[in-house]
This record gives sequence, structure tokens and C-alpha cells, in this order.
Amino acid sequence: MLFRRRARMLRWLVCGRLGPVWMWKALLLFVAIGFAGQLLGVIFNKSSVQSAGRSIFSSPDAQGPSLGSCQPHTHIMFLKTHKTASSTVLNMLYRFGEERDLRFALPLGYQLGYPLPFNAHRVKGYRGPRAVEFHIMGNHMRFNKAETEKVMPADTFYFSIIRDPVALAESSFAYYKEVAPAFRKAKSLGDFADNPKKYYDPRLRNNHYARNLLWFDFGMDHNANFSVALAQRAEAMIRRTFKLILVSEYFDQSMILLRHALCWPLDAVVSFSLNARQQKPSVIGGVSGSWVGKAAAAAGVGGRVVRSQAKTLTNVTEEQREKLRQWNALDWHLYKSFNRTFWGEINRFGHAQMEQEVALLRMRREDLARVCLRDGGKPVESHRIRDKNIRPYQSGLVKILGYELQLGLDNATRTACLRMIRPEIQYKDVLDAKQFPRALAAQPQPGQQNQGLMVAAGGSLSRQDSSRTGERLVGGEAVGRTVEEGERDWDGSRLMRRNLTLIRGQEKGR
Ligand SMILES: Nc1ncnc2c1ncn2[C@@H]1O[C@H](COP(=O)(O)OS(=O)(=O)O)[C@@H](OP(=O)(O)O)[C@H]1O
Repeated sequence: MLFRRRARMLRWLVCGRLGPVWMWKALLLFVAIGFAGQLLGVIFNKSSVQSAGRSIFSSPDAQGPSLGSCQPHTHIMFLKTHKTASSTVLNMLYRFGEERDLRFALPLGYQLGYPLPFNAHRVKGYRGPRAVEFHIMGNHMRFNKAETEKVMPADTFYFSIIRDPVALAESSFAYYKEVAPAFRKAKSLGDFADNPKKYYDPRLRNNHYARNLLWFDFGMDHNANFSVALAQRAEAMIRRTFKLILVSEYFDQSMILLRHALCWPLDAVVSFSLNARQQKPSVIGGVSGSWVGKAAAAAGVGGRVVRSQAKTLTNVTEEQREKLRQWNALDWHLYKSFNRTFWGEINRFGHAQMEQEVALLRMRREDLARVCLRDGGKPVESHRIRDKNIRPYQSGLVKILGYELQLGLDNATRTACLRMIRPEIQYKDVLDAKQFPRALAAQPQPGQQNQGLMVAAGGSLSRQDSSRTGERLVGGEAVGRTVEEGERDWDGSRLMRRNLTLIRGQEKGR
């Protein structure tokens, strides 16, 4: 009796209160489907970077707004001025040329004879005026029109980039502190600005980094006294040759003008900023905008004393900024004048259209960063980059930042992303190896000769192949920085030992 009553209760519970069996089966089925969906979702998410990447470089967004029926320029000369974002621009040229198998007028080493005025024989593979068709030329040189014209075709598009001389001085001071005697002796940029003549000797090698560097790179006498007549003559000379002068402070607008001038797809001018100094806002004195004060973050360089000095290394007061403008009066004139021209171009282009295209460019950069870069695209210190082949070259008392590639990319996407972040020196090696496969066969593999930083102990280079990279001791001294003991590589291994000095590929930095 009791048993029957319990059985009835159970049936009521299952079929009445808890629903019929079929309902349970259906519920179980839903749960199973949901679980499988979740599982697939995880799998899908894991590969989303890859599948998004697979299409991103071939999506219609890569082309950008239509440019009409123009033909892309492929004969291009870029005068790579120093400390003006020129490495970021060169990276675009490298990418564009590599993707289309164009021929680069590459240097024998890493610069086209700089700081001597350019001579055509500095180009690897040069065999007399126009004997070889070179498409793109863009490594550091001191401009020399007659010699450049021997190398490049007559229909070449010449362009360059400038930067506010004060910001440029900050960047240059941080980067060439140990290379330019005038900077080496000064305690800080402010100290230098207060009395440049105390530190500056025009006869000393490498002091051009300390005065009118733009003017020097354009091939003119950077020690000449300023006069309006001289400045106007120089300006006219530049205008005759260079069809476009970009402005570093308006980099994105510059890219839009460049794309339209060259008739290039949008992706060709989308880039990640290369060669940036480490930025630590906490130590910046609020001096001159977002790019400024990066040198102040020279943490880890040369021990505590240098560390604290480095904080104020490039800090300058408003008065000192004005002094720097006067000291670099020739550059200041160029900057003001080509900045005016630049905004004239934007007026002609149309502000509304410029805004739209800049917005597209920025969106595209964000999309590519999401696909290509780790840590949301945040630039990282060189020693944290696991792939030693893409560590940026280091110079001066600051850290030059690079990027890490996203994991799990398919091959095509990885190749395209890698091109965007490959530092200048390594990229030149890659192109060199492609253009001169036999010449390089006997030498180290591309990129290998520049893996990270080079070590010298007691003033002697430990690398065997210093002739190719052009590393050398300057004035018999080891140039570089002593690394703080205990600084570690990304994998935790000790980066340097005490009393070892880092030597950079001197040719790159000088
Ligand atoms: N996209 C973009 N926009 C604005 N500024 C940029 C950009 N990319 C690089 N940079 C800054 O340019 C500085 C490096 O210049 P270069 O690459 O010309 O240096 S070099 O002469 O080749 O060593 C270096 O400046 P500092 O960081 O002030 O030293 C870079 O941060």
C-alpha cells in the first residue's frame, strides 16, 4: 500500500510537477547543443585572429576611397631626414616596393654615404647613369641632386619630411648624445640650449646633429649665418626638386596627401610608428606635446646617476625652446615655410575630405594593429621582443621601442604584418638579400647580422662581421651605453654583464 502510494507520488512528480520525460529529453538535447556551441565558440574565437587576418589585407578597406583612374607612381625618391618619423615613411616604401618586386637603390652599408654629400657610387649595383632601372631610393643621405639624378629615372617623384626643430632637437639630443661632441659635453638639452656656442665646434665630426640638421640633410651649409635671402634661395631650390614636403606633427594628414600624390592604396600609407623613444609621462615636464620627453625615460641606462639625469635630459623651458629656434634658425625658417605650404595643400585638398580620409586611415591602423600586434599594439622595449630579428636598433641614452607580432597568424597575414614592424636595418638586409642573392649567400642570413644589440667588452667588438653593419669605435672610444647590471631579456636571461658596453650599428646612427 505504502509502496503503491510512493510510486504514484513519483509519477506525479516526474510527469506532473516536473513535466513529461520527452520534455527532459528535449532539455538535455538543448543543453548538449548549447555546450557544443560554446565549445565551437571557443575554437572559433581562438582562430578568429587568424581568420580575420586572412581577409584583412585583401578586404576592400585596404584600397581606401577611390583615386580615380590614376596610375600608381613607382619611381620615388624619399629624402630621409633625421629624427622626423622618416623610418616609418621608409617602412612604407619598403613594403610597397617589396610587394611589387620593385628595385631599390640600396646603400652599400646602411646609409648612402652619409654624412658626406651623396655620390651615385654609394648605391649597390650602380653601373653608370641610368644603366639600371631603380624604382625607389630612401635611405639616409645628404642630398645631392646631380648625383641622385644619375641613379633615379627622370620622372621620379621627390618628397621628404620635416619636423619642428625644437622637437627634432629633443629627439636628436637623446639619440645622438654620445655621438655628437656638442651634445656629449652638455648636461642636458636645456643646458645646451642656454649656451650652444660653449659646446659647439663646427669642425668636429658629427656635430651636424646639433645644428640645423634638416638644412644639412638637404645638402646645404648648416653653419651659414641666417639671412632672409639665403633662406629664400634654399627654399626655392627645395621646391624645384621636391614635389611634397610632409610634416611629422601632422603625420596622418601627410599620409593622405602622399597617397593622393602617389596614387597609392590606403594600406600602403597605413603604418605603426617606428623608432619611437620610450615614453614615460610621469617624468615629463609637460614641455611640448605627446612626442616629447620620451628621452626622459632612459631608465635602466648607465645606473642610477644617469637614470636621474636622463629624466631631465630633454626637458626645456619655453625660453630655451626659443633659444633652440634661434640656434636652428635655418631649420626654423624651413619648417615655418613648408608648414605653410603643407596647409595650403590641405586647403586645396579640402578640409572635410581630409578629415574623412584621416578618420579612415586611423580606423584602418586600429584594425591592422588588432590583427597584427600583441598587447593591443603597444610598442615594447627591445629586449622584450621575443623574435630577436625584429628588435629595433638602439642608440643614445634612450630605449627605442618595437613591436611584437600577434600569435597564431596564417602565413600570408604574418608576412604582411611582419613587414609593417620590421625595423629599418633588418628590412634593408631582407631587400638586399632579394636583390643580390648571390652576394649575400656567403654572408650571414638577412637580419642575423643585426640581431639586437652588439656587445663589446673592453672596447673591442665581439661581433665578427662588423664591416657590413659599419659598427666601429668612434675616436677609439666605445660608443654606446653601459647597461645596468641585472637588465634581463624577455625570457629572463641576463641581457648584459657588468662592464660590458653596448655598441650599436654605428652607421645607422650616424
Ligand atoms: N607616425 C609618426 N608620427 C609622429 N612621429 C613619429 C611617427 N613615427 C615615428 N615618429 C617619431 O620620429 C622619431 C624618429 O625619427 P626617424 O625615424 O626619422 O629617426 S632616424 O633619423 O631614422 O633615426 C621618433 O621621435 P622621438 O620619439 O621624439 O625620438 C619617433 O617617435
